[in-house]
Amino acid sequence: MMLKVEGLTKIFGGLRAVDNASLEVAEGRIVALIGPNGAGKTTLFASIAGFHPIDAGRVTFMGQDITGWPVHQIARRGMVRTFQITQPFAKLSVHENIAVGAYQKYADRSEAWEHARRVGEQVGMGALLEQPASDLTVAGRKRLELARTLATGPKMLLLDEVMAGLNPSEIVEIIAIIQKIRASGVTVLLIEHVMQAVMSLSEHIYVLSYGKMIAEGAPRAVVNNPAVIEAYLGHGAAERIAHPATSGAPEEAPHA
Ligand SMILES: Nc1ncnc2c1ncn2[C@@H]1O[C@H](COP(=O)(O)OP(=O)(O)OP(=O)(O)O)[C@@H](O)[C@H]1O
Repeated sequence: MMLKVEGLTKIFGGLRAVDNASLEVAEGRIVALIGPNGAGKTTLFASIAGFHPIDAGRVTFMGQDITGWPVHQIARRGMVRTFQITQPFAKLSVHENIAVGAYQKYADRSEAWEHARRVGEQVGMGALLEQPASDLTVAGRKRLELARTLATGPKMLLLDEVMAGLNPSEIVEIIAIIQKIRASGVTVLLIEHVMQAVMSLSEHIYVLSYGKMIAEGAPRAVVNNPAVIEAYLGHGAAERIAHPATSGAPEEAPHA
């Protein structure tokens, strides 16, 4: 297993944001982590990547126990995460922003610069390299965040909602980019609300709800799992969907 998370618990004050959650990601896979808003997905990512001290559990990455390691050491070992809210260096160009990531991999400046250019092209930003990051659209910023992390030369990427705020054609493009990244040998764990992307990209899905892992499996099995439907739509939803006529569900939603 490339990544193994066992019984991870993260408590904020009295809130068990992640509660005894476990997951595994095999090398070369694209695995998705889904769940309703506030389920604890980002907290789990941050905990895996060393951004929070955790309250219980163990994280093993490429055979090594990395629990409690600081962020930079985990990144150097090859696992990096993206952030939902991206904050590029606005005055720097796209190329310079990507190079910030590349300097972590290459000590030599010109090698880092060249690597940053290649990564920019890999994420479809070849024509935007000289632009200041402040000029980018939401989609451009998402790509830049992806490029910045990719430039560190990771073996595993944790992608946190890289499709949020994108239009349908931008989503199709970024799906293709993520597939190319995987084909280049990078293992991917992604948090995503865009189900079209989850279904077309991932081979395995984990579902988090109120901090607990409530389901896992192949995409189609997971989205048809009654526990998952209830987590998203509320208690009794699976029954209402399966038997709309007999379970007392209104034929039509009342008009507001
Ligand atoms: N630094 C923090 N301090 C206190 N509580 C936090 C902190 N970060 C997250 N939480 C709480 O932990 C819970 C899980 O939040 P988290 O952001 O991990 O959920 P999520 O599944 O990523 O949600 P979304 O899909 O909306 O991004 C929420 O109740 C949130 O308010």
